[in-house]
Amino acid sequence: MVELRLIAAEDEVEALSETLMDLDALSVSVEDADADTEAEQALFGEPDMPAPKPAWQRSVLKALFGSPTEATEAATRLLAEHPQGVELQGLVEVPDEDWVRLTQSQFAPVPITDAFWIVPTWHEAPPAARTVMRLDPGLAFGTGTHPTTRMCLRWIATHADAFRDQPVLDYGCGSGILAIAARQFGAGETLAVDIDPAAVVSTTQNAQANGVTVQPGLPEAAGEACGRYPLVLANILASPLKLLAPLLAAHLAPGGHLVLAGILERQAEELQAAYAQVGLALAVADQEDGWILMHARRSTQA
Ligand SMILES: C[S@@+](CC[C@H](N)C(=O)[O-])C[C@H]1O[C@@H](n2cnc3c(N)ncnc32)[C@H](O)[C@@H]1O
Repeated sequence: MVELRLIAAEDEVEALSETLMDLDALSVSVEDADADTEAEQALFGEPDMPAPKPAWQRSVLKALFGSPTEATEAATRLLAEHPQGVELQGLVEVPDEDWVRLTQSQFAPVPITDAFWIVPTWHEAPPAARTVMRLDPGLAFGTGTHPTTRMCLRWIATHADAFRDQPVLDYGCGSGILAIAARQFGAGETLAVDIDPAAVVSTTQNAQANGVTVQPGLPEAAGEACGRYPLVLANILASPLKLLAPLLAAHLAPGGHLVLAGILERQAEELQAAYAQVGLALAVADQEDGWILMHARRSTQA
């Protein structure tokens, strides 16, 4: 197979992707041409913020074709149809591989503690694993390979007394990995919400695959925030976590635990300032690879 690489301006990307698919590309992916440079841009959408842009200012389009002839023909026609805003970067040969095997080989069992492991379905669980979550990579974030997820899982596995038989809220559930772990470690009714409908589907499937019950839904499913949850987990990113401070704090039961991740070490103080305004004293509870886990406990008087 051959990959055709093009650089395109932001407003050309959608039309070019469609043309490439019309020209029999097997797949088209879009990446930031300025990734890992000063000009790198983040694209994400959050409530009360402008909608995310569909592409980067300078995007790299990578289109996969079955043969060099197909890729060359596609490049020629594409440049004829879109003479402006496109630059040909080149053709790259992609060696034939067993893609399923290659992808699977990148996901090995992940130890969270000595006894708690996240294990893809194509692997045997290690003998030391007493609690096993079966999880395969899918459309939603959360396979246990990211430090932010691992730190949350570690907190869950080592603080089961804080939430045993109690309701838990997983805000920004992705694959549902934290909600499923909370259930495996004894949580009561567990609600898992996400703004991404694909995450809701993924959480439903993953919970079923692990034989636990989780209530997945969009954030509205969490209803009015009325101090119901002894444990609220949110692994998102610093900016949305700051915006969500009043909401997450209001979901916490008196004496409840708030566990936040998706925060870089240098962002600790801004998070502390945002949560101090809603009466919570966040402290760093864990750290891994430049990421931190922050924890606060709501006063029992509230
Ligand atoms: C980093 S992933 C974490 C997934 C999983 N909880 C984990 O720990 O691996 C963050 C998730 O939060 C969701 N998200 C982002 N902003 C959100 C918001 N304002 N409300 C609810 N979910 C949000 C994203 O769609 C994404 O699935």
